[in-house]
Amino acid sequence: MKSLKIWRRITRTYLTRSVISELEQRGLVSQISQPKNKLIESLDAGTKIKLYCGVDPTARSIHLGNLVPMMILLHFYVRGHDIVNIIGGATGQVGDPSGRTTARNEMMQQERINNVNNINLQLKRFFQNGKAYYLRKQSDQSTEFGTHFIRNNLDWWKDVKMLDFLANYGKHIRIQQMLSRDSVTSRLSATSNSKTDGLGFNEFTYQILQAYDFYHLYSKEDVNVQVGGNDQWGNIVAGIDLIQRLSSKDNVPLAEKDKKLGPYGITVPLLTTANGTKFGKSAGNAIFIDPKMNTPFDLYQFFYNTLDEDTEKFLKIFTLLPEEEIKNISEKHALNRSSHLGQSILAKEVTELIHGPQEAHNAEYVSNALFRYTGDEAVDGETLINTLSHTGILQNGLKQWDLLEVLAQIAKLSRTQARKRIEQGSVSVGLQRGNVITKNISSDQWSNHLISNRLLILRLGKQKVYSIVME
Ligand SMILES: Nc1ncnc2c1ncn2[C@@H]1O[C@H](COP(=O)(O)OP(=O)(O)OP(=O)(O)O)[C@@H](O)[C@H]1O
Ligand SMILES: N[C@@H](Cc1ccc(O)cc1)C(=O)O
Repeated sequence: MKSLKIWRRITRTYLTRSVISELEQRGLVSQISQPKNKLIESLDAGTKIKLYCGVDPTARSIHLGNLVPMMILLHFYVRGHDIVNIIGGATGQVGDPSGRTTARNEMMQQERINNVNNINLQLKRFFQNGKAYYLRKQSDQSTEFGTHFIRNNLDWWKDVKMLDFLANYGKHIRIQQMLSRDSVTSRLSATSNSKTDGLGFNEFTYQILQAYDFYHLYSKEDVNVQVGGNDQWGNIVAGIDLIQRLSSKDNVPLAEKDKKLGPYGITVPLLTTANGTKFGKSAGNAIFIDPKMNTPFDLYQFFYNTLDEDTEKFLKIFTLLPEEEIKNISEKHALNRSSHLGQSILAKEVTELIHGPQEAHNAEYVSNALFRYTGDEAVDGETLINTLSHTGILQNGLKQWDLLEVLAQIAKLSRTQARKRIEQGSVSVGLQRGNVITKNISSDQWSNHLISNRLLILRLGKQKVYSIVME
């Protein structure tokens, strides 16, 4: 209750601070294109702008890395600015070489269409949940949000004819600039060291597609700013160049001609793992927001296991908690790191933001019961079974099995391996950790080990925990 009051008081500071300073303070900004001051002045003067961020449908789901630029959009959205998500139905057919050392595998058209539809729903849900999350945390219910639009760039690309495009736009695109982009130079130099088989023409021209998207959105939908990960800087600048060239071809200065701000680019730093690799699909280490791919419980656990040194950084990036509140949490956390205070708040907030309060509550409840039970807390067995079932981690077993059979069926060990693990003392049962089992449990002995006479919590070594309903 107390923390809610602090939140409400602090949201006033959150909203009065310039949005760009807020984003910078959160570590969400890597680069902003020039003239940056003009952008800041306009925003401070109350100008409402429209921002966009694109994502290619190269997987069924967006992931935590993609959410970093989306968080920038969310900060603008809750302050009344309009936001647009582009799903790259067209660009996804070509394949962005940015940040990649090799070309992408081809994808079947139907799979791409399914991905577009899935990502569409996810983005809609993310900003709806973001709005609800924000409203739950602050008292001023009269907040004016912007509008959220979703577009598929295939809608305009499908009608573009190659000859028309070359004649109308080709002459405004400079090959020298295209060749100088990082995404191109890095692949070309890797090729000359014969590390890859080169850069396809499709990949080389990708930047033109993204540049034209920005031009299209700028001229037809009044979008002023493109947001993306740092690896998108070259593509974003390509768009700014194209807009400027096309606007100045009649010698009319951009601002006077269009009476609008922009075009601008803002990039976020790339979120990396502890060893410095980008979080993403290509690196194969993505945490997806589709609950069928990574459940809310997985997401909660992922953030709960954040390193101490990353916790404050992630609180700033992935939550809307105000700076003062984050500072408070970090100070308390530093006094007793083993309490995992920072990680628990981080895990709960992000799960709530992405999946809603009920899922966040369930994930926290299950995580507390399975990993932080001290023996003092009252745990209602049926509630636990229900919540475990909602988090999708409850498995089914049979009371007629003995422990060796449970280990065989659930942990996929052979009976010999299972016996060995018991002898080694690495099998324990029950909520309390360390309740080590030293010999097989026969089928008539289960009643001493089950919660509510049907839930078995089984631990194997330090990492693995299974929850099984024994019927
Ligand atoms: N780890 C990350 N940190 C910050 N931004 C990211 C991260 N991963 C992706 N993004 C950004 O999300 C947006 C959409 O990215 P995209 O659809 O290419 O996903 P991706 O995971 O980068 O794909 P891939 O790994 O296949 O290149 C881009 O602006 C991209 O820069
Ligand atoms: N190139 C971006 C996705 C994107 C697609 C179209 C755009 O207009 C903008 C961005 C990426 O791969 O991450």
